[in-house]
Amino acid sequence: MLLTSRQLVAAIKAIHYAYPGLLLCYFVLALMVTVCTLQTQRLRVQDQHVRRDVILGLMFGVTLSYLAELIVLLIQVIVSNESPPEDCTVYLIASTICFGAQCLALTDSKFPVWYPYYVTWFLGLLVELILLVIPNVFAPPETPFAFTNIVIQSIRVCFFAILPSLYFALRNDKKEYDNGDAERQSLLQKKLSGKPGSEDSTKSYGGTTDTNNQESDNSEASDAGSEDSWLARQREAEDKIKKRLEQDGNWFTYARGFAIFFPYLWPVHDRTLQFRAVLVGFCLLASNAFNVLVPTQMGRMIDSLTGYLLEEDPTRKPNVWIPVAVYALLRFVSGGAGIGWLKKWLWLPVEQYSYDALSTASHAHLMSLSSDFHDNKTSSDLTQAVHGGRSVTDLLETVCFQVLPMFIDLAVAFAFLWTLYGPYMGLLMASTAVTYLYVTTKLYSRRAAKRRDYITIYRKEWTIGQQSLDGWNTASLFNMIPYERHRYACAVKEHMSSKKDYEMSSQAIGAAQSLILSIGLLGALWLGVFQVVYRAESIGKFTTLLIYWAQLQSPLTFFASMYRQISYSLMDAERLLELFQTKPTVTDTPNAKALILGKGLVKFDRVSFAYDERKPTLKCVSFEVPSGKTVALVGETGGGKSTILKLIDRFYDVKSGSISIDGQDVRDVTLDSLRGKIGVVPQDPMLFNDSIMNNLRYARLTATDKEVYEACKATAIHDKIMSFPDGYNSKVGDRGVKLSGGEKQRVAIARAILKQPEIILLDEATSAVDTETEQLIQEGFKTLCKDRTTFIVAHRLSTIMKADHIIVVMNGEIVEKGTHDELLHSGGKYHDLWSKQIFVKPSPTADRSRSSSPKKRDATLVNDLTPQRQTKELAKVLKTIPHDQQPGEDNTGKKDGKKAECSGHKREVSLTFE
Ligand SMILES: Nc1ncnc2c1ncn2[C@@H]1O[C@H](COP(=O)(O)OP(=O)(O)OP(=O)(O)O)[C@@H](O)[C@H]1O
Repeated sequence: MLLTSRQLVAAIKAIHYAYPGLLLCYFVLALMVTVCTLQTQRLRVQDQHVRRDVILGLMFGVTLSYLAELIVLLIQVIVSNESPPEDCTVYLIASTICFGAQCLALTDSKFPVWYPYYVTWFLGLLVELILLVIPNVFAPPETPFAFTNIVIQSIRVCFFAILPSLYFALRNDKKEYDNGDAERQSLLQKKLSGKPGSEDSTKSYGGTTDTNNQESDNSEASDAGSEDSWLARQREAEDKIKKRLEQDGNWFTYARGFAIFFPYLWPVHDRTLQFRAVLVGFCLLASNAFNVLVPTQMGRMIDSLTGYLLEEDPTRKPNVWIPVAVYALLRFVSGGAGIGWLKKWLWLPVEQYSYDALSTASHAHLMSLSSDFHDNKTSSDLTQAVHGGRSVTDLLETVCFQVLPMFIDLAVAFAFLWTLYGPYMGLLMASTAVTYLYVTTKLYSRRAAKRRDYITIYRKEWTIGQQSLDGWNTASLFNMIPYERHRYACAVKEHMSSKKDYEMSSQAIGAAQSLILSIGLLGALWLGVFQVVYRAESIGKFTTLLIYWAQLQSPLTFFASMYRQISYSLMDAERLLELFQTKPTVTDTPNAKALILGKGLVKFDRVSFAYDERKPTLKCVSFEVPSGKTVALVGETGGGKSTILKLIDRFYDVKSGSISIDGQDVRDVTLDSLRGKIGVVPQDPMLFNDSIMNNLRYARLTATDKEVYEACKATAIHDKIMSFPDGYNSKVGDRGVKLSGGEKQRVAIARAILKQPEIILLDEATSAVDTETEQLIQEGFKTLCKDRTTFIVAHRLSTIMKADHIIVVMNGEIVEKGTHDELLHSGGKYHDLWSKQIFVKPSPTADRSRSSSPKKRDATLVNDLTPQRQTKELAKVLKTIPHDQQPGEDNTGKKDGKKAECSGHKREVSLTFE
């Protein structure tokens, strides 16, 4: 005989203790690996015909068999009045938990990865065969209980044998992947789950209540169009995470993508901060230790008190003060004034380092990105991306200070309870924690749709309320106040109803969590009382249990909020990552030199450019502007005039051809030197929400007050500013809203004058000022533009005429160039535009329409000539026109009498040419 019966019993005992634990550990680890490496996607091909339902049934049978054996054991204990063998009970309870967990995991995954399961089946088959055969051979069964156990064990062995055979029989590597697979469809609902048919509040402005005609496609499109911006951003971030996850193939590589943040999160160059971070790690471990020490000391204190009361001999009475003092000390050290404070004190500089490093880096990066990036982002997107830094540090803190300590606490609790109160208590605690975490995760994911609905509807109510208040004027004009009231009332009702649903589901989750914790506590109390009453354990030990158990609830309840917190932080981190990975398209070349400006000769050589590859904006544009001359760009709206200016300033790089200044390609000089020499007045200038003085000084921070005043006088705004109550200290409001369009433009021109640039780009710089003011500004321009190469995009005849050269831009091409007189005589497009302007009767509304924003004006040329000048110009034009097409006769030969009318007017003409 190889084994003695004692050795055999010891071996069986070891199997009883080790088997379920090992099985569970393997299963959990393997499952984690499959989830993290996204194997579900890849292995599904070969597993698509495996009958998950049948396998689930068999595994459920296995779980029931352990439970049945446990029940039989309990009956046996009750009948025989003997205490149950501990190893056997542990084996049965732990196995039930282990296979129960597998059943739950299988129920949850529609397309599981099977190897975590079938390895446990093989192991189960082996161990169960050993447990069935060897003990029964050495000690043949005698009692009915033993026979029942053999039957149950045999059934279980059969299940274990069928499970892998079934799986491998159904598995087929040759089958093709089914593309119609439901799981390949988008995880995110296409449609926002707004309540169909919910009253008027869901309608957009101008919508009708008639839903019969609406095609489902249309409604989907409109739903997508009206998707709340916040939810849309969430969805985009989720999509990005999903996409990157699929590209990377697993969570580990995905997480490695965030390595870019490492130098910002970890103080790589600061040893003191690193040391502090390491000490924080020790503090966390100490906190975990205190979580055990404090309740244990409480138990000792109670025991010393009970000992003191029970001990009759005064000389042998225990000292009750020492345990109390130790307890008080432990409470102090473990509390907010002890380790909590120390942890915060140590961590704060590290935290500030990361916030500082991430925020400044993301802001600097954003500022370094080019126009193409900034054109496509809203300001809220940008601000959010910068503040993503906060989320990344939050994410790190959540993981390091909450998630990891929580798992350490749970592991310590399991070991602590097992050693102090026996395996049942450890298993009870583990099953309570696992059930709690599982149920919470499930219920939260089920509630996610309700939450999304609730947020959508809540924000819809807010938007409707806001829009109706903003649009009060329009609503009053159209007598729609009752309609708006009704619309808002419906939105509030809808909000309340969805809030009720959402809150009830939150309550249900809270109730389920509290039920699980209460049941766990009940079990712990029962076991504790049992030990005190039947095993003569001390009251102190029972107290320790009570306190420790209560303490365990807080990491568990924290878990509920952790998931959402982490997923939000992850989304922000994803946005920040995207930002960091975006590279500027316009940068200095490695050999870039500073621009050396001579006289400022600007040359466009076959320049082509497109904002969008599909639609060319400039096509082979070539021209040369001699040094110190002024060139006016005219032409139809959207023709590409402003784009030409943006290319000179290198807001974008040309797609082909080149732009040079004094023979130096703008791409070969440093951006800094280029932009330092160019002064721009854009179409719609932006002012900072600061004083006028600070806005003006933005061009040259060292400018004196006198220089600022001179610049403002040159643009005829000085007196106006002085008439404001706070003069130059008046705040201009957000983006300069407190100034009129004309005032804003004049401040912007003064700002450009103050910069004293060598090359000047004026993009409709005076479009929003009246004719008289424009005349005054022109005087200012004389000083600004004298001997400087100047580009002017303008619509006013007077401005264009003063230019040395005129370039006519149509549909991204230069159709004509030359001086005013040359172009008039050539009889081309410029002549056409010009003659139409001169002959047309002024529109009485021209003045009014022009005085608003430059964007609202839709004229190619604006006639602002004085009557005398106009008569002179008219004479010039008439010379170039054949007699039969002269004004007084239109093209069809009819007399229209415009000639007589046009010479006498002084007002401007607003007209769009076909
Ligand atoms: N940032 C941008 N992204 C994409 N397309 C743009 C961008 N800016 C301008 N465009 C497009 O490029 C074309 C030329 O625009 P540009 O502003 O140069 O015209 P413009 O001649 O200055 O017109 P206007 O006289 O109305 O200011 C237009 O069709 C416009 O829609």
